[in-house]
Amino acid sequence: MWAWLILLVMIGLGWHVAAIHHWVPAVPWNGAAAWHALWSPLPFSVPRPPGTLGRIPGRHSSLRGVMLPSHHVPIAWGAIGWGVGLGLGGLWVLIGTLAWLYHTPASVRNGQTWRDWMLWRWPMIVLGTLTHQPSWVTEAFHRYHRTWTAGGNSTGIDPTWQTVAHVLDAGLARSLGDAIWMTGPDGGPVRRIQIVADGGGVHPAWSHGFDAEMMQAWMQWATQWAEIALHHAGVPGSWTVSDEGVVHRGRDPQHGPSQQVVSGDLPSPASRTTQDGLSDTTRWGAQGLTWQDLRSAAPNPLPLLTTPLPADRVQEVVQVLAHLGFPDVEAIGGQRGLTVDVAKIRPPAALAKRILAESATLAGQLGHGNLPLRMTYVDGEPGVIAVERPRPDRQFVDLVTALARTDPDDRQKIQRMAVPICLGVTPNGRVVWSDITTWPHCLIGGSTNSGKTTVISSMLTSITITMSPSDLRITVVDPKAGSSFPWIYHMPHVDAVLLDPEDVVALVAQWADEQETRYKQFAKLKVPDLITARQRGILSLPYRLLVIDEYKDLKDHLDKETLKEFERNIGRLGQKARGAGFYLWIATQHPLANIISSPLKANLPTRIALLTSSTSDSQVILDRPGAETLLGKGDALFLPADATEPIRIQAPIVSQESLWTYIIEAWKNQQNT
Ligand SMILES: Nc1ncnc2c1ncn2[C@@H]1O[C@H](COP(=O)(O)OP(=O)(O)OP(=O)(O)O)[C@@H](O)[C@H]1O
Repeated sequence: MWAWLILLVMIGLGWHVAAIHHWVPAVPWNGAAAWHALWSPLPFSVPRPPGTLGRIPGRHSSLRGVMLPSHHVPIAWGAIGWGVGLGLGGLWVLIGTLAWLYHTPASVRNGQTWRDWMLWRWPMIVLGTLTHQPSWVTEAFHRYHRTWTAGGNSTGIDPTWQTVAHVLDAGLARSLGDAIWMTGPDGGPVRRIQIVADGGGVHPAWSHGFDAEMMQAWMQWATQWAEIALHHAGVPGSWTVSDEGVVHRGRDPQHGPSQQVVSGDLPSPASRTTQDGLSDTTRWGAQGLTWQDLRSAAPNPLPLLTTPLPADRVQEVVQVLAHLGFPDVEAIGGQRGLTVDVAKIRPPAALAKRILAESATLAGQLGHGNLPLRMTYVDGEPGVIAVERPRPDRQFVDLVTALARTDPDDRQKIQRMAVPICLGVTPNGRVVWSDITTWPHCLIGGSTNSGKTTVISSMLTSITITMSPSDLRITVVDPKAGSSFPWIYHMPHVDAVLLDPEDVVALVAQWADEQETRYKQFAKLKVPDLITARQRGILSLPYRLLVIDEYKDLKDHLDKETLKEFERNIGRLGQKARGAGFYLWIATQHPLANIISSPLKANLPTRIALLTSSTSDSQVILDRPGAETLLGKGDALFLPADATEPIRIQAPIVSQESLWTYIIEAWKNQQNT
């Protein structure tokens, strides 16, 4: 604020002195005169040396046709100078503020952001536009949206899609993020296209502090977004990522036509048809989408998520068990899942426990070498054990395929869920959904590279399809500053991406207080919780979800007292948060007792375990062994708060194709609604 006041005074002063200098040249001009000139518009007079400006008694002069006592002329010019200076300065501030209001969502406006915007980004945008310096404009937007301060205490990234959409008319600017400069698609006046995707284009100024791996991840991200956006903008051409991380695509007049033209190899949503003739038009998700829409977007033909397991594969298990000294084991049947082959057997009751303890020997005998084999009782089939053998030709599943393959019988249930989320596919091909309002908080753990980020990413993506941005707001804490959750940053549901641990602590404290306020509202409305209030249509407060990726990083940055306060506030949120609509997911690759303390764990009753490096890590996440036998890459055990046994799932991955053909379309629908 002070900086602006000083700037205003400087403008006023400059104008004023210039006016006097120009209009009263006959007056002796010296230091004293200049000093007087400074004060002359003020209604009082300061002592002036004789013979200087303003002391010409008894004479009149014309000021643009108006006769004034001569000594009033400089005063009048001074006043005009101040008026014009302040007026122009005020106009500049007004337009700048309007631009700031337009660019920055209400939830994140505060003084600091305004100052930052006004002091150098806004001038840079205006100057860059006037002087045709796109890089200045890009730079100003780019940095601004990486460093904005959300809610007074949260650092986040503003997608600013509206701005970009206006600038580019590219249609998909929302998902590209904050800073794009595209001077026209093919056929437009300019051939060069440069995109600096939010977090994707690694600006040289950001690069220090980045290790090579992180830099590479960001580069990939940039490339990915450029590809998606340009496809949707209908821009043919090839793309490259320059050393500075700026993505170029299209034809540059200086470099001639592009060598590679990749348009046409990208799928067009409109050209897809369903392959199985299913015409389920049940409304699904908050966007009014139907299952038919989903099926149209899914690969054609829609892959099967399970097939029957050949009988000899089950028989093989029975034979090896007999060889190991476990006779009379009955072969029940089996399924070939995405990740594992499941052979179902029923051993004599007396042998069951001993067989369960022999998984390593059985794995060796069945030729799985070091690959783990898991055995578990089958839910709902007393005495039956599932032997889950790793598939050498393991399959992965894309999110849209998983959504489209959801059992028709489950759809009614999903439609009744407050915040439905697709978690993955069981070995027998069932697509598992859950309502996060029942969790209410979740611990996600697994060793590095086990697929935590991918599972979080696909879970969040599935929510953004079923929930509208006004019903669910998401905040993500990502210490990797953007490389972990590529497109999540561009979802219409995401409020902020927090990088500073202090902001996370402040947010949780704020939630704990807001929870109490919400409960007071519920009491007034005579409803027990937000879910009921929303169902009755008497309250439209959004559900709020906070996702913390890598809890250890956060913990390491907090001092003892702050950490205590943080865990105390998580405790305050505890079970009560369920009714109030606040949900928390905490992920860690260090599932150690000293990282996930017992009180914290007690407040995170829903668990998702990915591959762990030891039984004790599995114990920390699930309170039982098992996660150490998983196969990595999204092979997970999901333990809902109220369940006794975990469910094995293969988490879906969000593929490029499903982004293009479905997910981004869903986001666009959300924008339109
Ligand atoms: N569900 C999945 N389907 C297919 N591939 C997956 C899946 N989950 C993870 N992967 C692959 O495994 C690799 C590691 O995944 P991811 O980055 O999600 O692991 P992570 O546990 O978050 O790792 P880190 O802790 O190091 O961040 C990636 O290359 C990813 O493509």
